[in-house]
Amino acid sequence: MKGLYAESHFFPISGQRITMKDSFGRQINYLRISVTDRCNLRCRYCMPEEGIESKLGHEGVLSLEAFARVVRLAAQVGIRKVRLTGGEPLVRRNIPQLIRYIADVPQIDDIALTTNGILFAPMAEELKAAGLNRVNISLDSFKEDRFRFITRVGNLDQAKKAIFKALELKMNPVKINTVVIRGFNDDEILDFARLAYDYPLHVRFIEFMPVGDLLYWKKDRLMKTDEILEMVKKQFLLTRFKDIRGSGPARYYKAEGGKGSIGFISPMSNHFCAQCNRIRMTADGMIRGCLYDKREVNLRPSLENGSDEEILNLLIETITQKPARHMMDSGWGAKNERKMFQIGG
Ligand SMILES: Nc1nc2c(ncn2[C@@H]2O[C@H](COP(=O)(O)OP(=O)(O)OP(=O)(O)O)[C@@H](O)[C@H]2O)c(=O)[nH]1
Ligand SMILES: C[S@@+](CC[C@H](N)C(=O)[O-])C[C@H]1O[C@@H](n2cnc3c(N)ncnc32)[C@H](O)[C@@H]1O
Ligand code: SF4
Ligand code: SF4
Repeated sequence: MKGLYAESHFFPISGQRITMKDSFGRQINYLRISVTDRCNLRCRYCMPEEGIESKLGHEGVLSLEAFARVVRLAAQVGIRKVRLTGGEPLVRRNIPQLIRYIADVPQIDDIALTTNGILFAPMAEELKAAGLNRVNISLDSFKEDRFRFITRVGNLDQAKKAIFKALELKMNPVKINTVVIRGFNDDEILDFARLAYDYPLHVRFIEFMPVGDLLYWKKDRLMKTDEILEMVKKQFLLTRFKDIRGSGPARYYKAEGGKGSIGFISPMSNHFCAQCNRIRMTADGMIRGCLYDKREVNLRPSLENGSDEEILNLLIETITQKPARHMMDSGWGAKNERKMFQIGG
């Protein structure tokens, strides 16, 4: 096995800051945790209308303490940033407690959340007090009827309130995730760009990926970054912009005179796998080296009965097995049974 410590029984003491590289030399410092596979929305590209028959009852989902243990150990092999996602992370009971646990891990510098925003505003103060540094809010349309169409059940006002609450609490940078879907919201691209001009918001246009069930994905619904960028450039004078907190895959631009920035996440046209810095964990305790790769390592038995050292070895195994890149062009594949709401995006 390649990778730091892989053949050694030495592990750093708690609090020590070490770094870890995968077998392609990429430094892995970012853990995304899907804390639940449940959600209060039913986005057409992510979940079936009837929702999911969650196979994860109370016994199936890891406890907050088990997640916290993984974070503490992952921090010992170089993880510095944790993002809570889902499903919808805010439907998981007592999520502020998990944030408090993570905030207690000395090596973690950044605790972030990806949410649809529906439940965010009323919980925001508590989340911030618990140690949440920032939030990315997903929003695909500003039109009430379209928002309802794409989410099937969502209330646009609640999502908007989330955005302004995050700004009010200065949970900066506040980022908006917008999946661009041709024929659905491509005529709102300039409205979203305008939002980033008028407010200190960082709007990220995401290429629609063929992942999960492919419930709504079609080749001709994909709009690539170059086309979106050309559209935005006709209206705004853009310059490349790097100074933004986060270590995700977006490339940012600033519009002259604008308060926020415009970002592009381009997994389809210009994949960022060579700079990949992350691993993922599912609500049932599987660790994945890649969003797209079906290989998973089961942490659960070791979390139930194993030692810290055993868990550290499994984390290292995941990191060293990370693939060089995704293979989206060759299809999701029948054997890759995970859906986006299970992996967490
Ligand atoms: N293909 C691919 N897509 C990703 C990856 N990470 C995030 N995304 C997609 O990018 C979008 C935004 O992700 P977020 O959850 O907001 O996280 P982030 O962009 O890493 O966060 P920041 O650190 O704030 O930049 C989501 O639609 C994800 O599915 C990745 O590793 N691979
Ligand atoms: C799976 S959701 C989980 C967190 C939360 N429920 C939310 O919607 O923000 C995470 C992100 O993945 C994005 N996403 C889901 N399916 C996608 C797809 N097929 N292509 C691109 N992004 C996708 C969503 O828009 C969202 O921004
Ligand atoms: S994208 Fe997020 S909000 Fe929409 S169904 Fe999936 S998990 Fe829920
Ligand atoms: S697709 Fe896989 S390798 Fe590429 S950036 Fe995402 S997680 Fe990393």
